[in-house]
Amino acid sequence: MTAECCGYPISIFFIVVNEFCERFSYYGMRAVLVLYFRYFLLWDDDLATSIYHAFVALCYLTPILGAIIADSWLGKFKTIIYLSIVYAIGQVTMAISTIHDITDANRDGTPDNFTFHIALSMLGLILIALGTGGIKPCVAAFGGDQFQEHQSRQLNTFFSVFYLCINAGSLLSTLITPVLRAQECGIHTQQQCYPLAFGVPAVLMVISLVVFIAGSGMYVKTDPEGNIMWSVCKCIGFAIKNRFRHRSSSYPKREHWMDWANEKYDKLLIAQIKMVLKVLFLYIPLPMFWTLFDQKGSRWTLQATTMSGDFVSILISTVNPILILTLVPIMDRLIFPLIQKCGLNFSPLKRMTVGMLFAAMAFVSAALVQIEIDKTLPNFPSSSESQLKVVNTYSTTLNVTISPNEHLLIESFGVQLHTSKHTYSTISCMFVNDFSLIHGEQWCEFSRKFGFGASYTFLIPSTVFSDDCESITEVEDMKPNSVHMALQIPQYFLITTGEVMFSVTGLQFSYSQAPKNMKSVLQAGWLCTNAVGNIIVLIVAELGKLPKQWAEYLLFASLLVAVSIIFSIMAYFYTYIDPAEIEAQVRKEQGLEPEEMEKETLEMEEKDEDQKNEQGVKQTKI
Ligand SMILES: C[C@H](N)C(=O)N[C@@H](CC(=O)O)C(=O)O
Repeated sequence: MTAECCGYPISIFFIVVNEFCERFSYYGMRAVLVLYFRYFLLWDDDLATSIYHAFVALCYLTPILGAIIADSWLGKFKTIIYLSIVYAIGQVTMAISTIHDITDANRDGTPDNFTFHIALSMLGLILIALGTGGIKPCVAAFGGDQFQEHQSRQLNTFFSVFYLCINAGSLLSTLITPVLRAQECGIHTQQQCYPLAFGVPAVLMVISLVVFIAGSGMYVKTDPEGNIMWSVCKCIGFAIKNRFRHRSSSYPKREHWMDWANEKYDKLLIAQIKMVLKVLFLYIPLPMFWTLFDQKGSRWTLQATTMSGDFVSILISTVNPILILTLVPIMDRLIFPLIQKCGLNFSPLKRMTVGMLFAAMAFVSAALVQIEIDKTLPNFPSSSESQLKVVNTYSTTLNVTISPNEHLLIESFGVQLHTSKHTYSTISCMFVNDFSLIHGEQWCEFSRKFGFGASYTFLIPSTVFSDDCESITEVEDMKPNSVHMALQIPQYFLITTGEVMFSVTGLQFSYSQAPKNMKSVLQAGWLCTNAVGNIIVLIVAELGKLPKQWAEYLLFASLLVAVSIIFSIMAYFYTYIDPAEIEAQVRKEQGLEPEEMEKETLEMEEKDEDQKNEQGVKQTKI
């Protein structure tokens, strides 16, 4: 009997706090990762973005490893502890790799040995991916294990609270770590404080581990049931082989292709595999949702850089977790019960389909915003065009004639310039409010706000410093960004509503439809859909793009609509199951008590081993 509070097992308190700290650690580190690549390791935008997405994809692939270790070998509890240690070591390694003083022998503020920092940070990231991904399917499933059969309502609430903790951790860390990075620190020279920005997530990971261990006396710990993954693979392999052996039409068909394993494998195992395969099949279209969802961090962020609104940018990076924190309770307490009251069956798979449609609408909204932005952007020459800028320093208007076959974008400034012996220089700067031109004792000062995204040319006559500053002509080559970032809020709202419907439900669905001994495996399968989604983003980013960004957004939206239609058809044919009930039924059919069942499985395994040994002996004899 587990200790309870308000109908909930007390042990889940440690699990949700652990999740909060772990997600703080993960998202905090992620919030400054691209900046570290870009401004510390001095990688270009493309390399920084690719390594970032590759890292995220790895974080969602390693859950398979964690699930195998947990379900077949160590059990969830030990797997979480061991992999959290790996994770914490990774975070510490990452934080150390950002200390520029380690290799800054000449004390100029930049590291002298980039190879050292790159190698150390890559090692850190691999350990983090192994840790975060490895524990991910185990923590949610371990939380679920704490509930008993009569607590199914509380179990659903647990998954929502779990998701809230994820987002509270993500929100706080996304706000805090960039601020920590902006501090200055260092031994020899003061630089942006990456060690602090990565160090705090490392500390949070250690706290997460300590909290988890603190609850160890209260957890329900289910033992791993032998090498389940290996048994599953062998059973599937046997079914395929046996089916192939009996492919002739003279053999009667079986209800399910897995039934071809009946000759050798236990009925219960076959029934469990059927349940898992049914769900995994349903997962096939799901990566498309994540393909759109994960572009929040790349394409949408880039879209924001072409928009105006200084402080909104901070809000935009946190809008997703803020909306999650508000939408999850609203959906759980208001919308879903209301729909139920109206007599509508809003089943989990229907919710997920609607979630996908919301994500598609978010991309339509992004496309509309992009069209607005494009109207304000200057015309750049395409690969088949050239751009000619004519600065007319003559006092009267000049006519320019172009051969009609040539595609030239013409910009001319009717300005006067006294000398032709001038030097051009381009300066790109952020937050320019004051700008002075100084020559000896004389200077001309321009004190005003220059808009983001704008480009200006200052035409300076040779007489300016002996004459007056008025004769300097300012030309605005490119207008400042004028479409406000607040226009992105609808797309964030839509995608987050989609996330609540899709992701929170998917998490619950994966847990509820999995047999007891394969819960982590199915959680890992669920997380894998995210990894594949990220890989698709990587491929799409690497392969050519459509000439217009808005068209790309619409393409993604249409693809997701198509995928959601396919998913809804698949979902229509899916029958929800209670794995425990099916298992009990199979046991009953076999006339076995649970203990006997286990004994039989063991005997089966032993027989298998004996057969193998016998074959080995035969082969040696031959
Ligand atoms: C911060 C995101 N809104 C979020 O909730 N993410 C979840 C789901 C996921 O991306 O895997 C998480 O970090 O577990």
